[in-house]
Parts: sequence; structure tokens; C-alpha cells
Amino acid sequence: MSLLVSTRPSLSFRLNFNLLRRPTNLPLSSASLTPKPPPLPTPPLHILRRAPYSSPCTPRAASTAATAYSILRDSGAAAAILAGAYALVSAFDFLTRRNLIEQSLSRKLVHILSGLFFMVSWPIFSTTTEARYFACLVPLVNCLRLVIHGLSLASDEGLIKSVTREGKPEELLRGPLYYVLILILCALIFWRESPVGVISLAMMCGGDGIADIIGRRFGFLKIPYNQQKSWAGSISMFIFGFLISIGMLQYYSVLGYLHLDWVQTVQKVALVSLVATVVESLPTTEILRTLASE
Ligand SMILES: Nc1ccn([C@@H]2O[C@H](COP(=O)(O)OP(=O)(O)OP(=O)(O)O)[C@@H](O)[C@H]2O)c(=O)n1
Ligand SMILES: C/C(=C\CO)CCC[C@H](C)CCC[C@H](C)CCCC(C)C
Repeated sequence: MSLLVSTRPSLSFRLNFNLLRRPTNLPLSSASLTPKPPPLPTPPLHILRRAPYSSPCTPRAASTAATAYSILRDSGAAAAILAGAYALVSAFDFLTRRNLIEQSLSRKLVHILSGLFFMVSWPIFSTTTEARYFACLVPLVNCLRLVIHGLSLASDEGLIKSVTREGKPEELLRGPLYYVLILILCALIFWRESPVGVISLAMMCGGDGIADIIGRRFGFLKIPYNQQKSWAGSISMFIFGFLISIGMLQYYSVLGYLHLDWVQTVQKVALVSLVATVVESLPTTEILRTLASE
């Protein structure tokens, strides 16, 4: 005997009751007297069988629903990350205003954390091709914010205090603006599909940021060709840039976005970290200043 148990109109399961039944071919009294009852028939392997699925949706309706879901998910993710970016800058503004950390440290911590958190947040977005455009809205809104305040069209002391070196609005149009533009480019071009964007951002945010923090504190021994940079800063850039890149690649591999040969990856990331460290240590500002004055 089988019974149809229906939970939802579209899903139904056939429950086979053979297993639960006691043998009925014997009267109760004789069953108790008979030493050995006949063996039960072999139980079927599947007691729960799924009835054929019949969707009430047409393929077109299902695809519209999926698109609507992706748009909703991507807009929600962009809004949440935008709020996170605002909260991060506000938190560092709070810390600098209370003199709990120096302005230069605040700026570098925002530099390290905002890009890395932004990159870590990418898996929240859907798998559609448009997802990266939604993600780019976050640095784009911050880019507009930097331009508006950098040109002094509006004033935001908190933003200026937490991301500039000397507290001048026009500083927003240099380091911070280039930074968000690079975030936009990496998200648009490489997104979650290429290790190039992941490594570039890990070096720019993590490596370069840590070089400053360590170099300012322990950079007594300067690099021969650049008296502004130190061995301590450059060595930390190499080590942390390498470790953060590997960590981020591992994160994207575990989530299934990247499939890497780790021996080759470690070698290549070490080489990229070395090249980035050497480039960062060059006296580019001095060279550009000399060229501009000629
Ligand atoms: N390899 C490095 C890099 C930085 N620093 C220290 O960090 C400071 C800031 O260097 P830099 O990264 O060039 O940052 P900023 O000049 O603040 O400007 P930006 O972050 O916009 O590049 C330097 O003066 C230096 O004390 C260092 O010792 N060694
Ligand atoms: C100080 C900075 C660079 C100079 O070296 C960094 C400026 C950061 C921007 C003002 C804010 C950028 C926010 C990111 C686009 C998103 C961060 C999201 C995350 C979840 C916190």
C-alpha cells in the first residue's frame, strides 16, 4: 500500500508503508503461537520518492524572477557596503577627533582597511555580469564625495580629518581620489575572476599601507637612493604585501572563484611583491618635482 503525502501543491512524496506494517496473513492468536513468521518482503531502498516536479512558472517568468532577485541582491549589497564605508570613515574621524590616534595613522588605516574590506565584500554580490557595476557604485559614490569636498563645494571635516595628511580639502583630490579610482578599475576589469586585481589591491592597500605605518616608526635606516623611504618600511611592504595577497587568493579559491596552482602562485606573488616594493621605494615624487621645475 502506498500513501501520497503532499506538503505543497508542487511537491509531493510517496511514502511506502510496507516497512511499518505487521504481517496480516496470520490471525493474531495463531501469530503468537507460530514459532517463526514468514520473512518480510525485502524493503524497497527508497521509502520517500519525489513525485515529478511540475513548476507553475514558465521559463520566461522564472528568468524574470531570477533577474529581479539579482538586482535586489546587488542593490542591497551595494547599499550595505556603502553604509560600511561611511561607518569606517566616521569611526576613524571619531578616533582622530578624540586624539586616540594620530591623523597620519588614521589615514593609513582607512587606506588599508577600506580597500581590503571592499575586496572581501565582492562575494556578497550575485553571479550576474552586472554585479561588478553595482559593486563599483561604492567607490564611485566615494569618488564623488572626494571631488565635492576636495573642490570645497561642501565641507566635511570628518572626511578631511580621517583621510588627509595635513587637513587640507585639496588633498582629497590626490591620494584618496587615485585610490578610489584604482578600486573602480580593478573591480571593473578584474573583478573576482582574475588574481591580477586581487594581488594589485592587496599590494596597494595592505603592502603600501603597512610600509608607511612600520616605516614611520622603525625606519631609522634609510634606503641609499631614497632618503624618504626606509629598509623597515620596504621589507614590511614586501612581507605583508605577499602575505595579504596570498590570504586574499586563498579566500577566493576557497569560495570557488579562483583555481590556482599554489606552487606557481606563491612564486609569482613573491616576484610581484618584490617588484612592487622596489617601485614603491623609488624617489618618484622627487623625480616628478624635478621634472616639473625644469
Ligand atoms: N618603503 C617605505 C615607505 C614609507 N615609509 C615611511 O612612510 C612615510 C610615508 O610614505 P608614503 O607611503 O610615500 O606615503 P605618503 O607620502 O604619506 O603619501 P601617499 O600615501 O599618498 O603615497 C615616509 O615618509 C616614510 O617615513 C618608509 O619608511 N619606507
Ligand atoms: C586614505 C585613503 C587613501 C589615501 O592613501 C583611502 C580613502 C578611502 C575612501 C575615502 C573611502 C573608500 C571606501 C571604499 C570604496 C569602500 C569600503 C567599503 C568597506 C566595506 C568599508
